[in-house]
Amino acid sequence: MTQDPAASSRRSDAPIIEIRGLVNRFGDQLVHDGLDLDVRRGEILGVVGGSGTGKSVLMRSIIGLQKPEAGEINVLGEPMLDRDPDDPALLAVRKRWGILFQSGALFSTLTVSENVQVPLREYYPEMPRQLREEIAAYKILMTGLPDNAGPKFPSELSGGMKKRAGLARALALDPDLLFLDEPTAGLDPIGAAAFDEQTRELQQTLGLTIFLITHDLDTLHAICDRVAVIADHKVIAVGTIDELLALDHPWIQEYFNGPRGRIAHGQSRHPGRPVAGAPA
Ligand SMILES: Nc1ncnc2c1ncn2[C@@H]1O[C@H](COP(=O)(O)OP(=O)(O)OP(=O)(O)O)[C@@H](O)[C@H]1O
Repeated sequence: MTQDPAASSRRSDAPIIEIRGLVNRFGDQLVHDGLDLDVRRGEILGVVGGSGTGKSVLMRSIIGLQKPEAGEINVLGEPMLDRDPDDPALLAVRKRWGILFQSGALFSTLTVSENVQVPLREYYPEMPRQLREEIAAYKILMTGLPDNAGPKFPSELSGGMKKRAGLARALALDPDLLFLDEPTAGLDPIGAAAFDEQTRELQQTLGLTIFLITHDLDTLHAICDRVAVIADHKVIAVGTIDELLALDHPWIQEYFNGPRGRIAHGQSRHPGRPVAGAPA
């Protein structure tokens, strides 16, 4: 019996992101060559790989900022490639995700509150200003920023506060799915641990699925349910850190079992809380 692939991807247990056979190339440089990946609903999936292995290009392909040479990407059951960008079905999917870019990507001429309102203005232009401001104030508080942060400009914020402001903007539309590109890069260890904590708390209270690119071993141990490893132009393994540690791949062993990996494994930044994804 033949099955309707669209119907199967709409099942509630279907992956929220499905990627098959992804190929990305810049001139002669092959970045992805037949990359497959599933992101499960409700998980925090960490994406790791050496510098330049194509983590950001992968994220950009999923969110439509990079046109792959070949492959299929489904998000929330909707095929994302080779579509009319103004297709209402695509627009509906875009409304259900939020993105925190590596740099925070805040507009420097807008206040924090105005930055958070950008997606609301874009997708709900008819929304009354007062409601927009109230939603922005709520999102700002949700991310742990003080309530006087709204009128501040990005230049008046610390690195950690900028990340939180970017997170507040990513949450503006009440997304199901969050993309975080190196959220703790540039933060001191205490700030990074606090950001991880906030991310986990938001994920649990809001039921988010999170696609998280990181080099931060502590973040992987503290909050990721599974980790996908990119090497050799593909996702070479996906699993809990313990499952990855059981694999014999040299990069995986060096990364997770090297001196820094062993320290992160032995002492999570979050003592007292079980390592996500590890057996109880
Ligand atoms: N627009 C582009 N034009 C040409 N080459 C690009 C472009 N975007 C990315 N690349 C190249 O693709 C490769 C993968 O880049 P990407 O930014 O995805 O790496 P990454 O795994 O995220 O690296 P890092 O961990 O250092 O952030 C790199 O060699 C990069 O130079």
